[in-house]
Amino acid sequence: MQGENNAGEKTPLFAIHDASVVRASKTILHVDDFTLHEGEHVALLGPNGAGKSTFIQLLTREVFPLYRDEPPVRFRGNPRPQLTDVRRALGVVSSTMHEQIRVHLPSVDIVVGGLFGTLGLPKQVEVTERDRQLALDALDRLGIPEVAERDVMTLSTGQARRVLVARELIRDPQVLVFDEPCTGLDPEGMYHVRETMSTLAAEGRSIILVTHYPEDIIPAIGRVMLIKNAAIFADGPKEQILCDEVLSNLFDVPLVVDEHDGWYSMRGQYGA
Ligand SMILES: Nc1ncnc2c1ncn2[C@@H]1O[C@H](COP(=O)(O)OP(=O)(O)OP(=O)(O)O)[C@@H](O)[C@H]1O
Repeated sequence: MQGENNAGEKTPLFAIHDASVVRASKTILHVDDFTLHEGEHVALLGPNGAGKSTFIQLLTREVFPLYRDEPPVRFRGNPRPQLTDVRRALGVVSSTMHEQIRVHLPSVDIVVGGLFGTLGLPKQVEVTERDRQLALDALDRLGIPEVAERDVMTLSTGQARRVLVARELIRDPQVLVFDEPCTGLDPEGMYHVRETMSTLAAEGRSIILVTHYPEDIIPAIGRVMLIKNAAIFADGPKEQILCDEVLSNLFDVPLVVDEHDGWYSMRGQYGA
């Protein structure tokens, strides 16, 4: 059967084995083993500079590991996948992307741009009524149909970030990568971005979340991977990982973790 190996096991979405990324003669990330299955969710947590973005770029094939005879990163079992196949399966939303929007365009046009990999409408491409309808549907699903005709530069940060999620959704990717999606958002913006992640997870898409804060880890995400000093520090069920001792060791300061209805929060333990 397609998607299974001879032992009947499902082929993972991503499999990494013995991958090292080196920059300026320094290993900035080493991954012994990592597997993510179709539809599985994972949150990546770790201090600044630990290697989280590098890890994501290994998946998106924006950075490459040191050469090995056996390629260290496999996508759906393929050691040498076409970049277009990887990009088609993945949607990426980051907090920095929104800073790149410098055009006065209706939000719906920004979303249509997702079909062509551009931040606005590409020149020399005719946008069909179907493209436009796909964009309107995506905005509708994210609960912001009213912003379709509004200049994207006039939206709040939270609305603009959801427009960028819609821009990814228009291609119907099976995997959504959220790289620090709530950075710079007020509580309303955070609420909607976290709700959006929950909606997409419920649709059966894989969510890969990079964050500094357990508050971003929606209940649907059951697995947490910690990255510290360019390596995987811990990887497992969130109930085991999101606790005082493990996160205090991760960030090297005393921290207290609380849980309520599947949502986690973290604060410093002062005077300890
Ligand atoms: N081109 C490069 N040359 C040298 N060092 C680099 C290069 N790119 C990244 N690094 C270093 O690699 C390390 C990992 O960077 P990365 O962006 O993956 O960390 P991060 O965990 O995402 O950090 P943050 O939480 O601050 O976003 C950092 O120390 C960074 O300075």
